[in-house]
Amino acid sequence: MELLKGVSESVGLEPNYFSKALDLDSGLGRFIANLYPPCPQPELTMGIHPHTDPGFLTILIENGISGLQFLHNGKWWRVYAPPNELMVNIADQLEVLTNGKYKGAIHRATLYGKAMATRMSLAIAYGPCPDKVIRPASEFVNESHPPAYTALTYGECYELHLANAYSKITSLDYVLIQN
Ligand SMILES: O=C(O)CCC(=O)C(=O)O
Ligand SMILES: [Fe+2]
Repeated sequence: MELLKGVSESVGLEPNYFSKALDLDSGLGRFIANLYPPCPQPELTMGIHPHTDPGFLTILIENGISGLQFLHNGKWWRVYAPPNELMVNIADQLEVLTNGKYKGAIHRATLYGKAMATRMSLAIAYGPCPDKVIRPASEFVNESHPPAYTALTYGECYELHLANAYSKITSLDYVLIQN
């Protein structure tokens, strides 16, 4: 995947580093369709609660009605994507593999974009094979950066994500090592 080559290079690694580390030849992509029906009081409604995505990258497109927000420095920032543009989110397994150098983006979907309009978004969550054990890669671990996450299979991480969909922001809360 070309995007992932750029991510590898951005941290000084060879372009295919992440594809190899994640065994992407047997990777799993999940397709997610979100439908947010018209709502008379959008300011009182949450489309999707705050969360991070499972996988390593998510690619998202919406139907021209905004609603996506990202948490940055304690504030929610609204995303205005031009029509037909793809948005790319960093997701959990890239955070674990880079030992926290890249952070899974905390985001939520609101219905503020346009009152009484139907919002739709389509996402593909790219992840490794469910059996693949993901742990901080040795390139990101040293004395001053000990492993910050325990090893889990991607399947286990995905189950945690689903099981805690409405109570925890991120399934990484379970694998984060409190140093
Ligand atoms: O609808 C959106 O903009 C966000 C959807 C989302 O975060 C997800 O499907 O994981
Ligand atoms: Fe998401």
